[in-house]
Amino acid sequence: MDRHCHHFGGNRRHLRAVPEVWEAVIVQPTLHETLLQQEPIIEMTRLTKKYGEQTAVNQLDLTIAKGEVFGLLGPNGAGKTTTILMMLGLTEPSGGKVRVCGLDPTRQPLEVKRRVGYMPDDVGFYEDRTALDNLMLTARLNGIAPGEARVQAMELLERVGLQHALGKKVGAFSRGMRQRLGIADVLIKKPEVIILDEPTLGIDPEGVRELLQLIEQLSRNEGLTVLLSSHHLHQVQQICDRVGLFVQGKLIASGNIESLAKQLDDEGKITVELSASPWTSELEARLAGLDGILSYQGPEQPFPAAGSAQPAEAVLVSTRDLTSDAARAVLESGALLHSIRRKQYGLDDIYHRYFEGGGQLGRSNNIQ
Ligand SMILES: Nc1ncnc2c1ncn2[C@@H]1O[C@H](COP(=O)(O)OP(=O)(O)OP(=O)(O)O)[C@@H](O)[C@H]1O
Repeated sequence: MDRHCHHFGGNRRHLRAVPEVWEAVIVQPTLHETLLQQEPIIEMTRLTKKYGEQTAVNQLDLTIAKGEVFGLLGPNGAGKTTTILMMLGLTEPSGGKVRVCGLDPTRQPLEVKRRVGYMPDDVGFYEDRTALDNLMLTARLNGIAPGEARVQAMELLERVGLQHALGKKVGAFSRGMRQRLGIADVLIKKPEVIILDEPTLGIDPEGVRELLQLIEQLSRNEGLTVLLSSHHLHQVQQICDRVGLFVQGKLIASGNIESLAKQLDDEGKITVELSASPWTSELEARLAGLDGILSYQGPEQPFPAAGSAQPAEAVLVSTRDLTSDAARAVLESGALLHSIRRKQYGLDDIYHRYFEGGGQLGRSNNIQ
């Protein structure tokens, strides 16, 4: 394998005849794509943690790539924090293996600590000291010389948008400001991985948006690997490359939103929603009679009067995508098509399906 295969992964297939020197120019992927094709940075194999009789983390297999933003999602007590603690070497696994940056956190906890920044859900600061003082203190604790510590602290405060508050006592900070300072605090030792436990907890929507943007930028621009645990589906959906769904110590599914949604589709049912006018018996008959239709739900009769601009709506379910057939049926019946779309599953649907549906999917049949 030549050295380009490593970086360009699948793209290389199409480029066999291209001189090496041009490859980088032609298929230059975004930094982020490149990073995601690189080596794994966190690897867990059958990782298990028991507290007495209780299994907090149960045979977890999960690999996270360098530069990835990964969301650990799950209800209270699912095992997210225990998993994080094992990655940091703060609690010892009962079984299985975990490697972080190629290191064993149980045996090399200090090495791991140097390379991984951890922000717990409630970061502790010296409340009566300024933001700058707090950061400089962390820098000093990480062996950075005083002059350099000041420069780095100032730079980081600017990067997290707190330059205006550097002289303010942390006790007077809002929750959002504290979280930003928390991120600066983990970045000061220039980690390869940052782990954030519920970073957006208790922050107002605008603050959440800004904080997520900051986290995303860190990953996209600097290749930082980010692991964040959250209950907030919509937030996770915005910035994570992949999410892992935890239930009762087990990872019941992982992937990007599209692939999780596809697993829902793969259950064999695709829903198409449409609206059209005027609604007629002929249109209804055409839609309800489409090849492969499993269920048809249309407007109540009597339909809006012919000539009425008021559109009526229908929902079609099938094992195949009926979007184009349904569109044709509407037009052939002489009606106007107002809208048509294949229903896209969001993280909410996925979450409810996996967590509240009690394991309807094949992969989740191991929930106890
Ligand atoms: N030190 C401990 N001793 C005994 N049991 C524990 C300990 N820490 C965690 N547990 C149990 O292990 C399970 C997993 O807990 P964990 O804190 O990892 O879940 P979580 O997904 O992080 O939940 P949350 O979102 O509430 O933080 C829970 O049932 C919890 O009660």
